Amino acid sequence: MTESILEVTDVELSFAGVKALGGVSFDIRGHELFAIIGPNGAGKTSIFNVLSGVYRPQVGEVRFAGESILGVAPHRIAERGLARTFQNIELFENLDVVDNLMLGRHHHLGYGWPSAVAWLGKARRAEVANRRRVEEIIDFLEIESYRHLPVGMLPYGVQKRIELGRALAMEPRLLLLDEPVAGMNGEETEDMARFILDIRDELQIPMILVEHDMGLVMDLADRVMAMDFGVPITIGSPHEVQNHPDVVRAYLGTVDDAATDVIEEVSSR
Ligand SMILES: Nc1ncnc2c1ncn2[C@@H]1O[C@H](COP(=O)(O)OP(=O)(O)OP(=O)(O)O)[C@@H](O)[C@H]1O
Repeated sequence: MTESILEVTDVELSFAGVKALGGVSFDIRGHELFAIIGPNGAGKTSIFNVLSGVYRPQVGEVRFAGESILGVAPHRIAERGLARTFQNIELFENLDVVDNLMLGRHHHLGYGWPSAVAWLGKARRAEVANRRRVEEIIDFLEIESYRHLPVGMLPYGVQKRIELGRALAMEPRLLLLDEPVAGMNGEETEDMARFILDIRDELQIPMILVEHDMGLVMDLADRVMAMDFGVPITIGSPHEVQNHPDVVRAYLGTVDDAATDVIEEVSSR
């Protein structure tokens, strides 16, 4: 059996006595799409911050590609192949699409992140292979028509796609998607869903998805981990999780009416 790209074991994380994560364990199998759901404050973002090295848990272990990443700096974890997209778009608004994607190649260029910006001109001319990879991603995400436009000018849904492209440009071994369809209209959401499936099935990159759009999670995910108060309630197939009584209770027990409505709707399908 091949080893898991990611193994999280008994992770606990507290902030000044407030427990954000209270014993989280899961692993990522093959190139699965693994979703993390839970009401507001359940600990989803804290898990992403632990995985990407922003927070160091007080207890537990996180192994990525067979090695512990506890205490490893975020940019080093990224270099090892863990890429992340953010809830709020974090792109260079004044640079065009091609340059933003080239910046995703920075560690392949051998420069640090700030110097990558300074060296962009040189990198663009000198690094044919990097350029070719960026062009492949532009094709894959169907953003050819925007390639030379500053990303700040582009519609929100396209910017989210470019942020995804920048993460892909890093050639990740694991991709973390933080609310990839938040704020999108129906058409943009459908496009994004299609690209996420293509990343799994064609590029075979495993992903962890944090998303409040329960319909999307249940349609796309291979496995789902439902969290509440920093603790996993259950891990299983979308069908198992949405019918789990404690999951329904976790949502019904909050004031998060939107999520409640959605999970009820999905459960009754
Ligand atoms: N930097 C921090 N300092 C103090 N408390 C924090 C910090 N980060 C997270 N927490 C706390 O940890 C708990 C989990 O928060 P987290 O943001 O991980 O939840 P979440 O599931 O991502 O919520 P949401 O769906 O609202 O984004 C919350 O009680 C939160 O207040």
